[in-house]
Amino acid sequence: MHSKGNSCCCSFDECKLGTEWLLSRTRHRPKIAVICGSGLGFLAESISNKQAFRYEDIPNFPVSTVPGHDGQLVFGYINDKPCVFMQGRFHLYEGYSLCKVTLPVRMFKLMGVEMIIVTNASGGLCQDFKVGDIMVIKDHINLPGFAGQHPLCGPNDERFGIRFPCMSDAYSKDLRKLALDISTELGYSDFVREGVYCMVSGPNFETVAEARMLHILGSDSVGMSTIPEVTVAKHCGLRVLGLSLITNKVPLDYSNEEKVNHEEVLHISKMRAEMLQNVLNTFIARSDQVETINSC
Ligand SMILES: O=P(O)(O)O[C@@H]1C[C@H](O)[C@@H](CO)O1
Ligand SMILES: Nc1nc2[nH]cnc2c(=O)[nH]1
Repeated sequence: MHSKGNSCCCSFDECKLGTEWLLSRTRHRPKIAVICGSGLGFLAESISNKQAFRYEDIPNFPVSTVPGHDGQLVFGYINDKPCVFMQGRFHLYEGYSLCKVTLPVRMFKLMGVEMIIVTNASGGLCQDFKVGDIMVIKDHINLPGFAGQHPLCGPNDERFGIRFPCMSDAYSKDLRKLALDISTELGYSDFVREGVYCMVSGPNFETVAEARMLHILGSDSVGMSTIPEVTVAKHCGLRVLGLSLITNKVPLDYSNEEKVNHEEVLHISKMRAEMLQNVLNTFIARSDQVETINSC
């Protein structure tokens, strides 16, 4: 499909090859996919009837290179819901094209997945946010996309979706409401919020001036992932829920001596494990309460 010198590595046929390889080796037929962010691979721990595949064994699949991203695809059930979890995601800063970063999402689509839950670790820009808060993603700012780093650039394959997809409802309202209702029922409303996530390419964390700019632009948190996956998911008609764990506060003034680092990000992810898992598992168990199909 991708021609004219566009070196796309993730054609429909390549996605199909990986999908068929998986489907011929598992009886699982997931309807929900979960992408685990940095240090959040534990989210797959409560799956029953597990069957796992290492990324390096799956045709055309990228491999994880970042600490805190295990590198396996785990099939199984949460309650009675068939799911697939990515224990480890891919990032632009690892050197992957956004086409490769998002290839698993298209494979999920081809295997019959209908809903995707993306999780990540991010830095809080909103002054009300505290470390350990869980942000239900309401909307996003695709900063790399503004500069042409966009997973849908290049010839469009209509078998996945339309040329000009709508993104104003990328994060389904009904799914967000369900996640927020569940958080209230679990007694978590003090630390579960909604907000706007902004992606930068990384791998460095923000300068103070950059953080101020992102905040002024309307970002509540900043990270280095998620938006390409969400964009491709919306393009191919998947419903999306995004959960972002605020692992650090991003310094917005020069007097702040705190220095963010990846170890801290992984540490906070571990600390909030139980709560995040409760929200996620309850959400999956009740996901059939929401029938709305996302469309513009
Ligand atoms: O995969 P996510 O977005 O959760 O990872 C975040 C962003 C960087 O990869 C890393 C920085 O600590 O965590
Ligand atoms: N860009 C960015 N990504 C993060 N991931 C976790 N924390 C942060 C942060 O402060 N900035």
